[in-house]
Amino acid sequence: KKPNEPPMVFHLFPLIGSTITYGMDPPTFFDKNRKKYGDVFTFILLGKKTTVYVGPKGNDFILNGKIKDVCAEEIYTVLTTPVFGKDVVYDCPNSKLMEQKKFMKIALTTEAFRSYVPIISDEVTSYFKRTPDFKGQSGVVNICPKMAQITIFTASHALQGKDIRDQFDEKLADLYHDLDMGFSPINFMLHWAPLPWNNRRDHAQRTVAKIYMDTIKRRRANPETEAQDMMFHLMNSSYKNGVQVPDHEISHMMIALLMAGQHSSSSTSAWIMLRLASRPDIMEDLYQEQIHALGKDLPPLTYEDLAKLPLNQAIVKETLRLHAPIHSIMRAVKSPMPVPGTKYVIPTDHVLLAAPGVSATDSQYFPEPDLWEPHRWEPDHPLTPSIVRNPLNEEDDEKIDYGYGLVSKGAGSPYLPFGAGRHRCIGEQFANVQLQTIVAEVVRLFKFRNVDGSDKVIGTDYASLFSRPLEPANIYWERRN
Ligand code: HEM
Ligand SMILES: N#Cc1ccc(COc2ccc(/C=C/c3ccc(C(F)(F)[C@](O)(Cn4cnnn4)c4ccc(F)cc4F)nc3)cc2)cc1
Repeated sequence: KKPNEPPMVFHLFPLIGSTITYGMDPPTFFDKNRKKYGDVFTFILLGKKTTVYVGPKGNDFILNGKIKDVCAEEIYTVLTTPVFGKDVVYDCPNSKLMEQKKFMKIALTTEAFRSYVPIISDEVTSYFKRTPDFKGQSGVVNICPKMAQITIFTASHALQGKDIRDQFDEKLADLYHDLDMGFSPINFMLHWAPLPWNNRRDHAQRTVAKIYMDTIKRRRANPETEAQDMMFHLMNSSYKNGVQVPDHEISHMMIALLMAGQHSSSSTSAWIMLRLASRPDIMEDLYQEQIHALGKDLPPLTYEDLAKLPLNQAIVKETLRLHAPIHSIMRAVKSPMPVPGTKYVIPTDHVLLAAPGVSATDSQYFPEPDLWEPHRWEPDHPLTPSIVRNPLNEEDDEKIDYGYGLVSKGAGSPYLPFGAGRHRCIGEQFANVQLQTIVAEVVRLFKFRNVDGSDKVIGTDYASLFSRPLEPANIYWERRN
């Protein structure tokens, strides 16, 4: 250990280090060690020295790190490239990823969202009509698989187009499942291993990529049938050097977007339903909010309606504050990094780990942080002191353009579920349209409560790549007449 390295978390075994204690429950691991060592400390994750830097300063240090100092693709590519396919996202220079994010954003416009809301509404209402688990007046259901189904149908139809969505009813669903099996943190270590699930992943990747390639060829053959969806925009994009985006890169970006959208939204929507079941009063407030804002005959939802439903919007915000799907953001250190205000210099054999969820559950920024209280986002609510308001409204803080439009640096913000800086999420607006529409439709159809009538919520499963509810997570539903 060099003299100015951060303190090392005590561990017995060199390779395993603190992997298990961290991997089982990252938030507890972060809080315990923050109390003992402060905001900057190092632990051993699968043999790698991993330096955690929590709090708004840590979020800024890592997420706004300079490209000469920090590298995302070095860490993520082993996990994502076998699933997405070559030459996209983390299997190319960062400058190319920035251009790919610009192309992806072109399809995520307000006009596109206007067309997505009725698509998502129809997918939700028809799903609840046809699924056997919601027959009759009331019942008990394990909500997670239901939300995974709803999100794959809504995300594939809106983001990928009707021709892709309709293939999800049979073969694509199983292929997607095999792809998904490759998307697990064990593959940070064993991505190369010829394990059965890695072979199925590789077969699924080739098969799904071919389905997209065939769709691209078919659309190129008869252009008039084109929707203005993601695939259309990627087919009409060219890199700065004049090269048109090759078909295999289009199909690999489509897989990447499908995986991103699916995992984040299915986890978040499952948490939303579980939290609503723990607070039937909030579900009633949401119903009343729609009546007052849209009229008691509740006309079909439009994109503009979503902005008239602040509590509906706050449901997503508050759920992401407590249940961010990505609990650990990682970067390789490429040149020694002095930590401002300390004597620490992070060496190049370390990996940096940002955990924005730590400041989002810090009572210094959010009083009663573990309470799921969507009303806290209303102005002048007792639980939201003034200091939190300022760093939270992103209009104020500094913005910077990495090649795919202005993004907030988020420096100093205690709430960053979509990250910040160069690698910031481009799916935030789509995710909000998708999740807010799903919530607004569910509120019209059902009333939820916990099976035991309590306000408790189930624990978190951190073993997969995206934190999600432990299963089975049953809730009691009844039809709202
Ligand atoms: C609730 C939903 C979502 C959450 C919480 C979320 C969260 C995040 C976070 C934390 C990052 C930064 C990762 C890093 O810095 O290493 C990120 C990046 C990204 N997300 Fe999302 N995301 C969500 C939905 C989506 C959707 C729907 C899409 C696509 C339509 C998407 C596409 C991306 C892309 C392309 C990146 C950029 C990765 C990079 O530049 O390295 N995300 N997201
Ligand atoms: N033993 C053991 C043991 C050891 C450790 C652990 C737990 O350790 C860890 C450590 C780190 C992580 C990181 C999560 C992580 C990072 C990147 C990505 C991603 F790249 F994939 C994504 O950002 C995803 N994304 C973005 N927006 N929506 N989705 C993305 C980007 C662009 C794109 F186009 C498509 C994408 F989908 N996904 C997830 C998770 C768990 C458990 C057990």
